Amino acid sequence: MGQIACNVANDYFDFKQGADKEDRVGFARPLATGALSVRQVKKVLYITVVLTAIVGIIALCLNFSWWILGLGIAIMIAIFAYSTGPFPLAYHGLGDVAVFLFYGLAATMGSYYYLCGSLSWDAIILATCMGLASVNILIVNNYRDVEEDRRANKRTIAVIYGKELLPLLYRTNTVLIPILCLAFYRPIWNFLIMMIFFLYEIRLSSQLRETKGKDLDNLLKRTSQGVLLLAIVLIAIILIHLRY
Ligand SMILES: CC(C)=CCC/C(C)=C/CC/C(C)=C/CC/C(C)=C/CC/C(C)=C/CC/C(C)=C/CC/C(C)=C/CC/C(C)=C/COP(=O)(O)OP(=O)(O)O
Repeated sequence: MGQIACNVANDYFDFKQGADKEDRVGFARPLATGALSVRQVKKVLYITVVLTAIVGIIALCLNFSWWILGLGIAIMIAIFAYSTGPFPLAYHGLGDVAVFLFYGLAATMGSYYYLCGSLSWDAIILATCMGLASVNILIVNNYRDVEEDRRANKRTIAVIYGKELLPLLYRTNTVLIPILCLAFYRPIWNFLIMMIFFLYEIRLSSQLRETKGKDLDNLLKRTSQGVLLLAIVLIAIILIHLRY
């Protein structure tokens, strides 16, 4: 729910701040295309934020912890802080950090802590891998949107340092993931399972530089599917590793 609320907030505030216009290259946005009015999206935003809080409070009632309450508050703040407020993270080159923290560390370590009541190095490593793969999605997104973002004064990493840096960042994240998982390559064929993800993602990283315009939407979709593939690969690796 938190993620849905964050996406709706992003649609709403990006449109209001002029970052999403009719001529945007990426996937259609309800406000930019006129499919929904500002009032309607504002209503959806209220509903999703309230639902996030309700679901979160229920989860906290079932299993209370001060750390998880802190995480819940951070999630409620991040829903807005990504796109708006006095220092919108996505507008100050911190979108990638936010994605790494929330889709990687918060989601994976938070779930682990919620269920187990403690943290482990394994959870930290897995969370880092999920975060790096999630950042790759934003890298493709920002590579595609660099011109629009520059015009809207949205200072993403691509706008600040130049979009040429992004294929290198994508590749670095992809290489780091199998390295971080070194401790899980027992039995050795766990390494081969990891190679399924690595070869898939490294191929995408080399396509980033040559892909243009609308085709980047397809690369974005395949990078998102890469996160799902990584989750499946990591589950398989952990289950096999635990048996040995
Ligand atoms: C009032 C109160 C305290 C309520 C409690 C709230 C609450 C939620 C409690 C939950 C606590 C519990 C039980 C937690 C345990 C379970 C766990 C760990 C859940 C974690 C879930 C989690 C981490 C959710 C994260 C949700 C959030 C806020 C994600 C934000 C991440 C983020 C920065 C996303 C950006 C995504 C976007 C929009 C990218 C693209 O934007 P943009 O660059 O503009 O591109 P374009 O618009 O062109 O596409």
